[in-house]
Amino acid sequence: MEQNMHKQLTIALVAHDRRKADMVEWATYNAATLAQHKIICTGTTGGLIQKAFKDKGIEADVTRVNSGPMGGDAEIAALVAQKKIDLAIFLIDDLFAQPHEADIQMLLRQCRIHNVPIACNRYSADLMITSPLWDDENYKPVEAQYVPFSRKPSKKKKS
Ligand SMILES: O=C(CO)COP(=O)(O)O
Repeated sequence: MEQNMHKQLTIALVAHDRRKADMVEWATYNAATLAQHKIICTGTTGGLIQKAFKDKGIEADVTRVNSGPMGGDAEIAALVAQKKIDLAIFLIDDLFAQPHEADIQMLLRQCRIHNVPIACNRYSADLMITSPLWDDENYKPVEAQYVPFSRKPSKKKKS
């Protein structure tokens, strides 16, 4: 499917092993759109996407960081914190524990903190990548405000 967008996005694509087939299928389905943007992937996910694109003769700007368990999620989380990622697609294996759970939570948390859209399933990914808001000049995403929580002083019990 092709979605013509004026704004060039930096999109992170990350998938756990048992979700990689899903990710490659999703990326191939959206290849014409993804080719208009910059793609940053964790190592193995990126390798599979590069291969799938090459096999189909699709040229796309795909950069790979470390593999997830070796720090790839942490690297992408750092890019999110630096405001260098516009959209993240993260297909998580919810049925299988990962050795780098802390890094996975870090990536999810940084996306939440910095108001970066993150899709953890394909339907969300399709909705996000086709959103007209990307090109809407009048739409500005609002950063989360962490308003200090003020607690009323507790009344002391009379003895
Ligand atoms: O483990 C990952 C995400 O948590 C993905 O890493 P790979 O793409 O290197 O398999």
